[in-house]
Amino acid sequence: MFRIYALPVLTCRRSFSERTHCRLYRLLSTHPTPIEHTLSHPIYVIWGANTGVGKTLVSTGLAASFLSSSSLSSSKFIYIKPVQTGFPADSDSGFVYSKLSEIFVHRKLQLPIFASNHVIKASVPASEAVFRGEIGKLEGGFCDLGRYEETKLHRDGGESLVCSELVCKTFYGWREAVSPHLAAQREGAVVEDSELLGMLKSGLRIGLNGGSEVGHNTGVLSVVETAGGVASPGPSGSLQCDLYRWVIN
Ligand SMILES: C[C@@H]1NC(=O)N[C@@H]1CCCCCC(=O)O
Repeated sequence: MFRIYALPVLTCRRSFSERTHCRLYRLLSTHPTPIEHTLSHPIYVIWGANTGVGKTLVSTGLAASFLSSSSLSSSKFIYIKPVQTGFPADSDSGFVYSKLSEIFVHRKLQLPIFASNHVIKASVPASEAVFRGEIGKLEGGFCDLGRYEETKLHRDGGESLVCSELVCKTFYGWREAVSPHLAAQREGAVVEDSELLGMLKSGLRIGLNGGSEVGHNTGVLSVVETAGGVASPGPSGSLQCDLYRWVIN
């Protein structure tokens, strides 16, 4: 049993050639298995064409509300941005991580919160922008960025063994702040849908296992923020509604 909520922020129109390309892709693509999840672990998918329409603010609001509404039992909020363009100048997982850290510094917390942000892979231009030209091993046009930051937000009155968690992750970053299919083509770093979905499955599984590095979680909420609207192409060119249908089916 599962329930997935899709939160649309806006929609947009596509050109004829883009629509044709996307339809062709849909005909040729293979179908991976659906992602399994339970009602105890709801997953929201946030959609919204274009940039600056409020997807990340909605995600941040959900995270702040979820993590601050819990009583004495711990909770875990998982924010996943599978595809980020405009990186590193734009980093939505970085925004959620730092905004939440800022918000909770000024709140009286019931439980401490362990917050982390992890950007896993980036195209060569995006990695060069992070490391100022010196990049490590490459695979398929991507560098294993492994950019990780963490912090523990304490409540007043000291240490506690139980802890809530904010887990923020970006899977793939590209430098140009354009539609993911364009960024992938121009930066020579295309990721197949199956690979992206595999990462998404394991990212969401962290919540399902209830496994936490810092304690047992009683409540888990996950948010997946797309890069555009339902009809915006993903990195391979498939529509994001097709790409993520294995999460929302
Ligand atoms: C630059 C921003 N980075 C990102 O990941 N999303 C924004 C742009 C997405 C563009 C989606 C194309 C569209 O909506 O048509």
